Amino acid sequence: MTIARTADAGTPVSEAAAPAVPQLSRTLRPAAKAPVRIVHLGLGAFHRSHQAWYTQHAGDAAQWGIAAFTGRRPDAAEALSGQDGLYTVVERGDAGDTFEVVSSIVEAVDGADAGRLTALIAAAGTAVVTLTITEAAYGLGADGQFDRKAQGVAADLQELSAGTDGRPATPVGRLVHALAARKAAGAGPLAVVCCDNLSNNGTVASTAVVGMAEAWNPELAAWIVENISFVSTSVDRITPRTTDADVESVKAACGYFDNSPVVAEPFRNWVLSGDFPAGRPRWEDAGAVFVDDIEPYENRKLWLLNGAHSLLAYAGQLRGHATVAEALADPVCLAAVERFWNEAEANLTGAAAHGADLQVPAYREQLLARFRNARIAHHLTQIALDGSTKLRMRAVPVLTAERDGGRSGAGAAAMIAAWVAFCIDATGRGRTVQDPLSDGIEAACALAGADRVRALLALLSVPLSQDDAVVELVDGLAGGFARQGA
Ligand SMILES: NC(=O)c1ccc[n+]([C@@H]2O[C@H](COP(=O)([O-])OP(=O)(O)OC[C@H]3O[C@@H](n4cnc5c(N)ncnc54)[C@H](O)[C@@H]3O)[C@@H](O)[C@H]2O)c1
Ligand SMILES: O=P(O)(O)OC[C@@H](O)[C@@H](O)[C@H](O)[C@H](O)CO
Repeated sequence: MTIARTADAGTPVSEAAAPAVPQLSRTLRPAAKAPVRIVHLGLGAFHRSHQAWYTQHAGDAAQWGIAAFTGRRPDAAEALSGQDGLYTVVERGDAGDTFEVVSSIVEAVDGADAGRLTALIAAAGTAVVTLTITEAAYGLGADGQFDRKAQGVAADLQELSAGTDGRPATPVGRLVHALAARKAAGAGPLAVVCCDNLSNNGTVASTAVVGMAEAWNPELAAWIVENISFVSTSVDRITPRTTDADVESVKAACGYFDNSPVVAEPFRNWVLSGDFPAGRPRWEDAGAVFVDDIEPYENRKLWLLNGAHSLLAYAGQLRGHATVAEALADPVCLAAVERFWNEAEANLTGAAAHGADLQVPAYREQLLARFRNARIAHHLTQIALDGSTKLRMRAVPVLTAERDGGRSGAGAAAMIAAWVAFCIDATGRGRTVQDPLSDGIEAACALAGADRVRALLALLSVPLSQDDAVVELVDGLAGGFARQGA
C-alpha cells in the first residue's frame, strides 16, 4: 500500500486517510505520458498547483512531460509514483471546490537520485529546468553574492570534486553536478526557470549556480554562462500545505483516494522574462505572460502580496491569530498592511514609468479579497519560516527606498518590528525559529534593547542597521507588537 504523505517538506497525511476506495492512477484515470522535456527540482505543493498545472494546460502539453525531483526527503516522490504521477488540484473558491486531475508529472523522483537527475539533464530532449526549492536554498549572502560559507556548500564542493561519483546534497550542487554531465554529453543549451519568490530570481539562480560551478570548475562555469539561460519569473497562486481534511474532501467528492492532492485558490498568475534556447511549452495558452522587463511585476507581487503575508505572519501570530484570513480580520493588522501598502505603492510608481501598467489600486483590492478567502486556511506559521531571507525582499527594498526619499518608512519598519518581536519569547529571550540565519538571530536576541534590534537588522541589511533613526523606529514599533492572546 502506498504510504500517504504530502510534499516532502509538509505535514504527513496520516495513515488514517488511507484508501477505502480505488487509488488514483493512470489505470483509474487513463492519461498518456508525455516525454520528459522538463526537469523540476523541489516537488512541493506549489509546483503541483502552478507550473505543472500550466504545463497541463499548454496547447502542446502532449509533448512536454515533467520529471519532478524532491528536495530533502523521498516521501513526496514515493507517494506520487504510487499514482503514476497523477494528483488532484482542488481549486478552492469562496463558492466551493472544483477538482481536476493533473497528469503532466510523468516521473516523480527522490532528489538524492543523482543518477536519474544526471541522465535527464544530460539528455538532448530536456529543454527546461524549473525550480521551487524555497528562497533559502539559494544560499546567497546579504550582499547577493555566492557564499562559500552557506549551509551545505563546503560539503557539496567536496562531493563535486569527486566528479561523476560525487553526490551533492543541496539542489544547487545537484544541478551543477548534472549540468557538468550535459556539457560532457554535448547536449547543448537549456533554460533554468526559477519559480521561487525572490526578486530577480533568474539572476539569483544564475549567481548561485555559476558561483558553485566557479568554485569547483571554472571551465564548467564558463560553459554555463555561455549555454544556460536563466529565466526570471513572477509566480503567484496561494497554495497552503495539504492536510488530512483535504485528502478526505477529494475522496468524498471524487470517489478515489489521492495521497497527494493540492489545494489552491482560483487565482493564478505567471509572468516570465528570458530565453528558452531549446524550446518551451506554450504556457501562454494557459494564461502565462512573457515580458521584456519583469522587475515591476516582481516588485508588485513580492512587496504587496508577499510583504503583506510576512507582516500578517508575525503581527498576526503575536496577536493570537492562526491564518491569513483571521489576521486580516483584525483591524490592527489590516491597518498595518494598508500603511505598508501605501509606502510600497508609492515606490512602485517608478516602475510604472518603465511602461508597465501595474494597476496597483485594483491589485490591492483583489489581494484583500484573496486574503479573505477563509476557505483557504493559509497558516501563518508556514509563511513565517525563513524570515530573514524573505524580509530582505519584502521589507528591506521599501524601507530603503523610503529612507532614500527622506521619509521614515514606518510602514515597512513595522514588518521588521513584528519579526523582531516574533523572534523573542514571552520571557524576553530569543526563541527557536526556522531560518538559515538562526545562529545569528539567537546571538542577536542575547543582546538587549537597541543593540538587539541593530544586530537583528544587520542580518537583513547592514546599511539599515547603521541608520540610527531606523533602529530607534523599529525598536519603538516592536513594543507595539507585544504578544497578546493565545
Ligand atoms: N506555496 C505557495 O503559495 C507559493 C506561491 C508562490 C511561490 N512559491 C514558491 O515556491 C516555494 C516552495 O513552496 P511550496 O509550497 O511548494 O513548499 P513545499 O514545502 O511544499 O515544497 C518545497 C520543496 O523544496 C524543497 N526544499 C525546501 N527547502 C530546501 C532546501 N533548503 N534545500 C533543498 N530543498 C529544499 C522541499 O524538500 C520541497 O521539495 C516557496 O518557497 C516559494 O518560493 C510558493
Ligand atoms: O512560499 P513562501 O514561503 O515564499 O511565502 C509564503 C507566502 O507568502 C507565499 O507562498 C504566497 O502565498 C505566494 O507567493 C502566493 O503566490
